[in-house]
Amino acid sequence: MSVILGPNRYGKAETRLVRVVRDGGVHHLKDINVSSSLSGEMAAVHLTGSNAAVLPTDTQKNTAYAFARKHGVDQIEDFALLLARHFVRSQPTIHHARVEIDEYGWERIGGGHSFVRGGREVRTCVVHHDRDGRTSVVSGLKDLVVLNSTDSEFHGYIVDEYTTLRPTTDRILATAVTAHWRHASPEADFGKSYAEVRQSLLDAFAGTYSLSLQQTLYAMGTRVLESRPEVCEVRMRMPNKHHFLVDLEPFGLDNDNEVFYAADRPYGLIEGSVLREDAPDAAFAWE
Ligand SMILES: O=c1[nH]c(=O)c2[nH]c(=O)[nH]c2[nH]1
Repeated sequence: MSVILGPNRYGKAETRLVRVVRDGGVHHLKDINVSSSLSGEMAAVHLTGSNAAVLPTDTQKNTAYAFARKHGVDQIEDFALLLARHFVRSQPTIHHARVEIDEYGWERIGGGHSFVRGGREVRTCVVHHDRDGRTSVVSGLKDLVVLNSTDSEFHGYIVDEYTTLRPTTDRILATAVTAHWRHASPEADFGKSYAEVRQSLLDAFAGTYSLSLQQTLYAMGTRVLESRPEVCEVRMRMPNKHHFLVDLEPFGLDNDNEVFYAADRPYGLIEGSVLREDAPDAAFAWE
């Protein structure tokens, strides 16, 4: 039997990093989770045990901390680009770097140095850079929980011998949006872009009269592409957080869409992507 080494990469996952910027008594906080993953001339480390081509994962972690001190952390995409380019440019054996960063929000609670963790979505990005100078940036968010208490119908679907679902012309539509969007270029105002993409997603969710969550997903992705020229593709994952009308008849009560059981699982899972017809090739952006 002959065996060969397949695709591989290695790095430090989930380096938790908090950067405080002190502006007199007013402090600014960045709370991020950095994962770097490198690939390149890694045959020897797997096949012979020689580590000569390996930049240790410990060094990758230290680089994130040192760069946070030296360069600060503003937009996560810019920090990820800085790290990815550094790893590839400084080490001839490293041909490709992938850097993923999650950012947790903190809100000020008065005074200059007190914060409460934002209970809302997590901002994310994934950056790739290779030694040919090819670079990709995907921004995103996870767990943006939204609900419409009306303007949602679902009917006209296939009915077979196992179908029990009743058609509805008025239901709750709720989901926790995970969305990732690919930038056409690695040069962008990532802070502004994030805020506006997030707002477009919310506006489209709120403003779409929905005949299915699939239709809502498509409307949300389309709204982003229509309003944000720097974005060429949006991928979304939206669990259908079912709300079932509770039968109150045993208690002599009617229930005209007022009392619901918010089910936890199972849930429908709607996934899809929307992209410009002329979107540039994604290459490794989604890996
Ligand atoms: O928006 C929906 N899409 C579906 O595909 C589906 N299937 C289902 O049972 N309920 C729903 N709702």
